[in-house]
Amino acid sequence: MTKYKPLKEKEAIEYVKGIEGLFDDDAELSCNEIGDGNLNLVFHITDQNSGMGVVIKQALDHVRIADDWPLTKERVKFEYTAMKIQDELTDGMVPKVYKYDDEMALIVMEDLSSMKVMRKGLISGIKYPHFAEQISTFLSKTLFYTSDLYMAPKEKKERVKNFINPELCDITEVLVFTDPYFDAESNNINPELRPYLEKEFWRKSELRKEVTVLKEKFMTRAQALIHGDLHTGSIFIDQKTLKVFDTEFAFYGPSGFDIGAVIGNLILNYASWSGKEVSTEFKADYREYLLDTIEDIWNKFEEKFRKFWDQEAHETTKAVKGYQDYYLKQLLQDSIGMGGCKTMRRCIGMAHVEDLDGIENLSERARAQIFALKLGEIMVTRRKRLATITDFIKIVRDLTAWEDTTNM
Ligand SMILES: Nc1ncnc2c1ncn2[C@@H]1O[C@H](COP(=O)(O)OP(=O)(O)O)[C@@H](O)[C@H]1O
Ligand SMILES: CSC[C@H]1O[C@H](OP(=O)(O)O)[C@H](O)[C@@H]1O
Repeated sequence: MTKYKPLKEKEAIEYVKGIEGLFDDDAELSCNEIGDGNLNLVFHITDQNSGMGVVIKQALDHVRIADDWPLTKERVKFEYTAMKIQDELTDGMVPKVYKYDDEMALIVMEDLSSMKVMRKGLISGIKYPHFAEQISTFLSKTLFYTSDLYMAPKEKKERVKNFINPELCDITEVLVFTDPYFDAESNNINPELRPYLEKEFWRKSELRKEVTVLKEKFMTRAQALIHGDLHTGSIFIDQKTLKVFDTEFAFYGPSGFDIGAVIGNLILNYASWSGKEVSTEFKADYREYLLDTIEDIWNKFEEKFRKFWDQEAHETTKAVKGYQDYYLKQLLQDSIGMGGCKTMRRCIGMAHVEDLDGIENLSERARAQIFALKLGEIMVTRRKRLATITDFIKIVRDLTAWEDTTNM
């Protein structure tokens, strides 16, 4: 019989006390359940004497925000296994793991609460000058070294098999690529946005077709071991360091889904300033920072990825003239397209983001949501015309100039 049960705060304390060498014998432990995500329990346990802390992340047997949606606890295994691989490849850009307990469906890990969840930092208008450098390192290393460009074919296929993660992929297939594009029951719709959806957005058949093309790529392209949910709420950051967490959606999928998740979430923050009471100068300056960051992320990613390729790809791959340029152009287009889907789902689908939902006035929120939807739409429909990241930045600027002159 399995010993699994969801922990209560007191039990979480007892659990960590049982891990040898983690806390001093005289530790005075206190615990708070701090989970603010959609799926799991998260306990923050600290020693009042030393200040040392740890975090326990435990899976429930259902979706935390929808208790009639059952979900496999096996997701913790995917999270732990992917974290180990990412840790080795990136030299520690993920939380340290102190213990993985398969039966209890939990991970005890490094306490990162001295850092900030990046989404919250962006909402407060904080700039992170090293972010592009850091996240491009994470992306280039994880997406190159887990792909067929580097791995031996049999070893890679074994990995693909071990990372078949159907239930978590199903969430993405439904909530990112399907439901937002019609009046689905699972959607979560601002009433002030509904007229735009009914009169315009849900009638865009070309958009829905192109989203379905990207969905098929998500479902079938085992290009690299991707994080699978790399939004700005899955990143802890301060002015020096970055850590990526919440890896339970990991599987072998299209690399552009991770790059797109980062870009799409910066675009969501970009759109959110439409609905906020800040000065025109602040808004323009912060938006420039976000666009510069997106441009830097791609350019630094590309430079690093090409370097790994030139140094460490299979000789037979290296010998094929023009293939590297082809691969990177496809990847740029996939990234922008997938990023567009990630942008749109957060305006209509079940799970929103605080960048937009923090705008209390519903008509102001709808204004920012419509801007985000228009940005998401062009990311999907114009992606195949993009040759460089600068082409993308230009279309964002053009749409922004248009938004500034209209009452969307
Ligand atoms: N290692 C950690 N250190 C400190 N806080 C954490 C850590 N991991 C998670 N958290 C907190 O718990 C929240 C939910 O964690 P997350 O892994 O995103 O869970 P879920 O999968 O339910 O979304 C995060 O937003 C963060 O505030
Ligand atoms: C019903 S799960 C919805 C949503 O939640 C996940 O995000 P997070 O774990 O960071 O809260 C993921 O994006 C899912 O699509």
